[in-house]
This record gives sequence, structure tokens and C-alpha cells, in this order.
Amino acid sequence: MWAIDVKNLRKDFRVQQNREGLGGALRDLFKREYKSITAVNEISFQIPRGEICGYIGENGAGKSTTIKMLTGILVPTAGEIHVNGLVPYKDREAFVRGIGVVFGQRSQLWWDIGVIESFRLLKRVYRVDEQDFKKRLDELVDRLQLADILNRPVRKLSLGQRMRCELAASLLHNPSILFLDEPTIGLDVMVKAEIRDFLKSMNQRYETTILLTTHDLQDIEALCSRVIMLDDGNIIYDGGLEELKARWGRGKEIVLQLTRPAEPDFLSRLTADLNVEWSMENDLVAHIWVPFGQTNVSEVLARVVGSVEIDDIRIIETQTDDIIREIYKAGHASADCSEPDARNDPSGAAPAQPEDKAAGEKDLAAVKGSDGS
Ligand SMILES: Nc1ncnc2c1ncn2[C@@H]1O[C@H](COP(=O)(O)OP(=O)(O)OP(=O)(O)O)[C@@H](O)[C@H]1O
Repeated sequence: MWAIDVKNLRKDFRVQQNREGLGGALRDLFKREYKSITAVNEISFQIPRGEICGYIGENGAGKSTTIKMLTGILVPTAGEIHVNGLVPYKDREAFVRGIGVVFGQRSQLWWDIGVIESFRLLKRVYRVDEQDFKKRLDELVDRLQLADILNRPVRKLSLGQRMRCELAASLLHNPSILFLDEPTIGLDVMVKAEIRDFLKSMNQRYETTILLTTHDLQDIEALCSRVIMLDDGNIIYDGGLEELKARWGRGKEIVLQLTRPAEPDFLSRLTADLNVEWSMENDLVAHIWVPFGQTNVSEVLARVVGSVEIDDIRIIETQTDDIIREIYKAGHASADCSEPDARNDPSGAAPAQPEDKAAGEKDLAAVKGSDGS
């Protein structure tokens, strides 16, 4: 049984349309006009138990709407959802006992009472017995370092402290699935790192399945082996993070700090039979662009080292952020794109450099065309 099983899930919202100008406003008063927007458009995916899956997309892509349907807050317009084998909006009581939810922008704790009191109320909501509660609480207090803040009211906590308490609250009843909607939003780097470590350890220890929406790609890098990418209500990528990088990272750049100036022609002759491109930043700094999948960095270095005196070498890889930004822009990324050469410029011209945004877009457009979408 899948932890999360979604088939052809769709959510339409009916939104009021405002007509222009004063006349329009008056007409709106007497006869409202509505239009339907599709926030989630017939998506399907399955998540096995114990997986941490990143659910990403630009603002308005449909992430929160999906999470709300998966947690039973919204009823789908069409399609099927099973979470822990249950239909979220139907089997409410049994369902909520098996899931934990954290919305980074909203609190599930009572604002004016001590944190521990909120925990006790949640214990009754989820009907956790005293012994289990105590054991679980002790572990969460220890791992999230809550001992000093347990008696403080939530309104007096810092955002980082509150988020640690939210996580504890969502896990008190030992759910097997955790939904996290922007859990690290607004937190400083240290707290983000602590929360990522904590989530990782919970996943390893209890095989907790985690579905995580975030705009922070470092959350994804640190936690997720799989990403589902949404654009305008449609899934545009579902696959491994490494696969995404390998397929879409366009290559690596080697930066050489030379001891003495060297002639550009001499340098490019060293790698004449390799598909790389040289450029000079100045007399003493040379860049070599090594496109992905055709030449490897060690081959290039073997040609250069020994023929040129080098003070320093740096290797720059395309960042996941850059890759994902490019895919959002193109609105498409096929995980099983069958044409391995699709990343190359079909004209056979030099491959795009990472800084060369216009060329990058052209590259992605070529892939878009090549699999018939
Ligand atoms: N209750 C609602 N009524 C009408 N439209 C809605 C409602 N909730 C969401 N939408 C619309 O559905 C679309 C998807 O919104 P959703 O909040 O799911 O996006 P998101 O990917 O979570 O965005 P963000 O990253 O900004 O949170 C948007 O166009 C949004 O305006």
C-alpha cells in the first residue's frame, strides 16, 4: 500500500470576476459574474512509505491546494486520493490520527497558553494514552530542545522556537505521514539546519513519510531524494534530484589561475579533440566550459596540467537553484525525456554557458519541442 496515492486529482475554484470601472462595480452589485480556475489539474503520483518527497513550484502553482486536499481540508473537484489507505475528507477521525501537519504560515498551537498546555490539548484531540504521550514528549523535548520554553505562551516565542514547537505538536501522536508546508519560512540559517537535521533523523528512525513544500531549495537538497515539480496545476517533473541535476545541469566550469600569461590559441590546442570551450577572463585567469555528459573534468585537467603552470584550480557546478529556475521558466521538464542529446544545441554550435540566460532558454525550448510537447 502506498503512503500517498493520488489519481487524476483536480481542484477548481469558483472566483468572482470584477468588472472594470464604476459602471462595472455597480453591475457587479446586482449581478455577480464568476469564473472557474483550475488550481490543480488532473495530477497523479504515488509516494511509498518512508520517502521524503519535495513538492515544489512557483507561487500559485497549486502546492498548498494539493496539501489541503491531501489533509482533508479541501474536497477535490475530481479524482481520487488515498493517504494511509484512507480518503482524507471522508474518514476524518481515523485519518487525522495517522498524519501530522505543519503550515509554516499558520499555527496549530493556542496563542495565549503555555506550549505544554497546547500539547496536552492535542493529546486529547488525538486520543494518545498517557504513557505514549510522556514517552513521545520526552523524546521531542530532548531532540528539539524545548525544555526551557515548554511553559511559555506561544505569543512570547521567537519564530524559530515556535516552529520547533509546531513540529513537536505535529508529531506527538506518532503519525506515519507528515505534511510540511513551508516549514522553514522566515527562519535563520542555523534554525533551518537544526530543523532539517531533526526531520532527517525522524525519517530515519521511524520511517516517517514526509511531503514537503518549500521555496527553499536547500531544504530539498538536504532532505529529498525525489522532487515533484508543479507548474500551473500540472506536474512538470517527478523524479530524483540527482537525475534532475544530471539531465538539466548543463555542465561544469573549470577556472584556472595561471602562473604566467598564456596564449589563448595555445590553451585551446591542448584540448582540441575534446568538446570544451575556453574563454579568458584576463591574461592570468582562464575558464573552460565542460558540457555535461560529453567530456569529464579529469580528462580536461590531464591535458592542461603539465603543459601550463597553474597556481589554483576551481570547479564550478550549476546550482540546483539555477536548474530549477530555468525549468520553471520553460514550464517543462521531462524525467524520461528519451533524447539524450536534446540538451545540445541542435545547430551543433557551442553549448550554452550558465551565465548565458538567453541561450539557456533556447536550450530548454529545444527540449520542449523535441519530445513533442
Ligand atoms: N480558496 C481559494 N479560492 C479561489 N482561488 C484559490 C483558493 N485557493 C487557492 N486559489 C488559487 O489557486 C491557485 C493555486 O494556489 P495555491 O495556494 O495552491 O498555490 P501555491 O503553489 O501553494 O502558491 P504559494 O507558493 O504562493 O503558496 C492560485 O491561482 C490561487 O489564487
